[in-house]
Amino acid sequence: MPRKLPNIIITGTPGCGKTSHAEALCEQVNGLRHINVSEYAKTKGCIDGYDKERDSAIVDEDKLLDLLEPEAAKGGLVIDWHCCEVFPERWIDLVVVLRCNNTLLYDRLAKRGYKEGKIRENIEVEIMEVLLTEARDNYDEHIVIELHSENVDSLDENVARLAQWVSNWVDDHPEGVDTEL
Ligand SMILES: Nc1ncnc2c1ncn2[C@@H]1O[C@H](COP(=O)(O)OP(=O)(O)OP(=O)(O)O)[C@@H](O)[C@H]1O
Repeated sequence: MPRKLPNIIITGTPGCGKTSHAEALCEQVNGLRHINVSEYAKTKGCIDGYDKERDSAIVDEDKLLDLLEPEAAKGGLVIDWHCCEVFPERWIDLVVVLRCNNTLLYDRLAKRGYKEGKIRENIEVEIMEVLLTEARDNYDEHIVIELHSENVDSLDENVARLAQWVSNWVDDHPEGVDTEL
């Protein structure tokens, strides 16, 4: 069955606003489903250990992809994760890379109680544009967009823009898209 809604990845350094954007977008557009991959992996038993150095859970990516495959085939996924390269290109219609300036990002991560080392590591990831490079290296450049997420106005503008993009995608694909192709 072709999917009648696009699949979107929202990626970016932790704290950039992926979950805030994904939740708001799914509220605005009927049929979109938010997959917060960190939480999904925990509830579906896809955790394969703990990385002490990074202070984060290790996700069993093969198991995660097996579980997500039928969901991706239905379409309408908004995949929220700080990593995008694992998702097959044929599943994905748009990759949104959220960006945030370092001072704001520092404050957001500090507010969460992250340790200084983990904050610094994430700020470096943002400065080095690691997630943007990962997205551009793994997906067609035409489907990768960079959006700034620094205040509530930019969040609202981004979500309105993404909702419009979904509406255009639906108009442009009246027969849907087959995920197998
Ligand atoms: N555009 C924005 N304007 C104001 N506050 C924002 C914006 N984006 C994110 N925030 C705030 O920053 C914090 C982190 O946001 P959020 O949880 O959405 O980020 P995330 O990228 O999903 O993080 P993680 O990868 O760790 O899950 C939250 O307190 C959120 O309210």
